[in-house]
Amino acid sequence: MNIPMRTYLVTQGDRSRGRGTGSIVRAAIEGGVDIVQMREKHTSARERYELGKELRALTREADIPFVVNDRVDIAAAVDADGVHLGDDDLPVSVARDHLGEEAIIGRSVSTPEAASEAERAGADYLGVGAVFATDTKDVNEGEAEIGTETIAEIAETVDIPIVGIGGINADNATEVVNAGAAGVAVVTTITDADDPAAATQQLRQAVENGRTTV
Ligand SMILES: Cc1ncc(COP(=O)(O)OP(=O)(O)O)c(N)n1
Ligand SMILES: Cc1ncsc1CCOP(=O)(O)O
Ligand SMILES: [Mg+2]
Repeated sequence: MNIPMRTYLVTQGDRSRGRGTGSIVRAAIEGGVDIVQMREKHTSARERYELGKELRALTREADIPFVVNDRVDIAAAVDADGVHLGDDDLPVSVARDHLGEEAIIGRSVSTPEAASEAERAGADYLGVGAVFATDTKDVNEGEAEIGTETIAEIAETVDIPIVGIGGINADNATEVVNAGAAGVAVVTTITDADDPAAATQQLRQAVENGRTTV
């Protein structure tokens, strides 16, 4: 499966300076984002469903993949292309049974061992982090600031593409890609930017300056 993911937007309405997530996604699309994930941890299932339908329509029009964080049921309900799963979410195999062979299933990992396990379980890509310091998510000790050395180790360990996540911006994205990531996933570099379209473009440029594999 060839998933475009040099620049990967993970949405978060409460880090978007009061701008709607729909407007952030529109701007990111204008700036050339490759793939969008609806995260929105602190909203109800109904709110995620309604927003998911809006983001599905925007991403379909732009012809880019749309993935839902955590929730296989909401991914199916809004006809998303797939789901992103972590340690607290349903196993990859269960998501695969529900969403089918064509679905994009991503898995979060922070060690080479977990990366191998996720690949064996059938994940299509890995989100690896937190690469650098971030206050967007509370990460467990051992999963914080894992650095680009761990990106390199995991990229050597698995054959599926990986994206770095956590504290990534246009100043450090090239380093992440040069370590072996296919791309970078960001929340605040886009959602909290003065100009989210320009921020996406800058991020994209930084990734292209590195060794792209997708
Ligand atoms: C691309 C990508 N990578 C990692 C994550 C983190 O997922 P998870 O560990 O399940 O944590 P939450 O995002 O659910 O808080 C992600 N969402 N996207
Ligand atoms: C969802 C997630 N998973 C690991 S770090 C992180 C937050 C990334 O947010 P930011 O790009 O603002 O650092
Ligand atoms: Mg999760």
